[in-house]
Amino acid sequence: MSKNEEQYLNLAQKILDEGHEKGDRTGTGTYSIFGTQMRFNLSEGFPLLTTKKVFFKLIKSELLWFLRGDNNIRFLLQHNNHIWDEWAFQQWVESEDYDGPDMTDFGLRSEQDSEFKEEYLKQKDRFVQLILEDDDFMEKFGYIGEVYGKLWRSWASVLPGGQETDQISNLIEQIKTNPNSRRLILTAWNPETTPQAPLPSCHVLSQFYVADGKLSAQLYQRSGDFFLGVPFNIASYSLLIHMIAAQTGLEVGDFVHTIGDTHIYKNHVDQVKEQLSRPMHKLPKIWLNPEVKSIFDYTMDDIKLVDYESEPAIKAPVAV
Ligand SMILES: Nc1nc(=O)c2c([nH]1)NC[C@@H]1CN(c3ccc(C(=O)N[C@@H](CCC(=O)O)C(=O)O)cc3)CN21
Ligand SMILES: O=c1ccn([C@H]2C[C@H](O)[C@@H](COP(=O)(O)O)O2)c(=O)[nH]1
Repeated sequence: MSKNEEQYLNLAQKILDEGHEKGDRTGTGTYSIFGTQMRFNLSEGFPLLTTKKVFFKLIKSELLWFLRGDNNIRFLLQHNNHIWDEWAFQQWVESEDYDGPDMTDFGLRSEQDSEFKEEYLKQKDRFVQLILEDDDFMEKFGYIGEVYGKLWRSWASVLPGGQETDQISNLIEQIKTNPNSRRLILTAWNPETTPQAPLPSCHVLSQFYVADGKLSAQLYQRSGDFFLGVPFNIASYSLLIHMIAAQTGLEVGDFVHTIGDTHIYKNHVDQVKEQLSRPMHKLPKIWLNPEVKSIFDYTMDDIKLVDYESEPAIKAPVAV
């Protein structure tokens, strides 16, 4: 039995039992509670859910993408990762360059109308091919704005003649030289630019902490899609802690996950109930190639999930 996963399942049950019925930007509708917290002890195992299969490859390529400072989806597509497609696609279909059938509200409409869904998938395939093969198109429509990667690695200066800030390099340097610091902060919210992104950052701020030779981190996530996004966010930050710990000679401590609007979309309720009825398995482990000498040099093959046993995947539509 895993205390780590139990916390996730208990919180899912609590949202179903006590959640406010709340409308949301996507028009889907949610059950939501505000201000939740889970704490994952990473020495107990790697907190990838086992009550449904979670595709670790997608988490790995997304984190490598953030660490590259990349905010263009081409890298994700090259790794067969489609979790950000909709938000880049939206910019194209709303632009003057788009010449296909009307795609207004494609997220909701493709759930309700199978004929439309077919057309939508055709346009999205066309979009993906253009991003992969056409450099000009990729430059115009592949970016998802001033979020995550861009802000982590190259925060633009507001000072005249100032330089960009690489928060990740600074963070690692501070953890090595000043581990007692209470200023080990990584932020992904620039109030000037982030609100204009197609999807403003959800994991907004994290703080790192070193004690007894162990590295912990706490994330503040402003908005959490409990069934689809949150399992990815838990695994992504836990992996980041493992990678930074490996680069700074520390063991792993806790991942503390604090979420503001913690919601289950109405069209995920059956899936959550199915998940809650399933047994848990033993948590997997993470292997990182010890030869890698910089956090920026990890490749997909340098990070491996070991002994992952899970129940089958559960499909659910993503709210756009
Ligand atoms: N509504 C919503 N929820 C999110 O979790 C979310 C967004 N939007 N927008 C941006 C990113 C993208 N993220 C996503 C998007 C989709 C999946 C998803 O559909 N996961 C499936 C597997 C998908 C696949 O195999 O391609 C899953 O079963 O986990 C997960 C995270 C997290 N974020
Ligand atoms: O890493 C992520 C990114 C996004 N989400 C979810 C949370 C919400 O359901 C949507 C974002 O919609 P907003 O209206 O901007 O809050 O995406 C997530 O859980 N994790």
